[in-house]
Amino acid sequence: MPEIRFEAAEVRVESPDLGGSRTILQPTTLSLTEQRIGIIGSNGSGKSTLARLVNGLVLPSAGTVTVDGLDVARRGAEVRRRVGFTFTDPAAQLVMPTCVEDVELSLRRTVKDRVRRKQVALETLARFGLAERAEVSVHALSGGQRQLLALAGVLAIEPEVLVADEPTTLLDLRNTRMVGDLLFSLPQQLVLVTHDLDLVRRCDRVLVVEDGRVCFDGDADAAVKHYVRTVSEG
Ligand SMILES: Nc1ncnc2c1ncn2[C@@H]1O[C@H](COP(=O)(O)OP(=O)(O)OP(=O)(O)O)[C@@H](O)[C@H]1O
Repeated sequence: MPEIRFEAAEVRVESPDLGGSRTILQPTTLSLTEQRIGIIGSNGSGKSTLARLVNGLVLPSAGTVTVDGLDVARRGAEVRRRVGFTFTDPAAQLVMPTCVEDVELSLRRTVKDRVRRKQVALETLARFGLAERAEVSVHALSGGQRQLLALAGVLAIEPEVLVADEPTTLLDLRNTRMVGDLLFSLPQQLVLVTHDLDLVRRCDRVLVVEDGRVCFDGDADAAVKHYVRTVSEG
């Protein structure tokens, strides 16, 4: 698996209330090489910030983040070709009128020939059980199908790493299972931000984030216990 490396990576944002800046991720040093990495923690603790650093959607204010040695701040375009990102709300990334056009849009840089591009897009949709929806409007899809389409768009370009930020939060039980099974059947490295403690138990390594820092880093069962205990103790 690629190595995702945080070296004293810190994120500060401007805070007019404080008349200065506020640290939303304390200096963090990590080397992530496992296939499936989970991130859990309370609302506003810094999970998305940590995940967004991996593909340069957020840049460190100090320190560095690298993916297989590529610095996200200096070589963002190369990093983003290797690291796909899906948002909680698929509407944030579905922009084309039909499903097949949406996947074709993702492929515009990697497959230059238009006929071939459509063929690859259709093959990708078929892999995600959406073949019959190819020419359907994105708005006519169910929540689960939209989440699958967003994943299809990102995975079509075959990234080495998928960062999925709460991919099942908006889904019902059946779709949560379907998307969960898909994520855990991928050959790629997965960085999964989630509030679903059953899903995160399937990860090889889990980070618990609280108040802008990684307060636990270890195996999934121990991480869930740690998180539940912290919440219970208030
Ligand atoms: N660009 C920004 N400017 C100001 N504050 C920000 C910015 N991005 C994040 N924050 C703040 O940083 C903190 C951490 O945000 P983050 O989105 O990483 O949390 P999270 O753990 O993913 O939360 P949730 O579970 O609610 O999605 C929050 O208090 C948030 O309001």
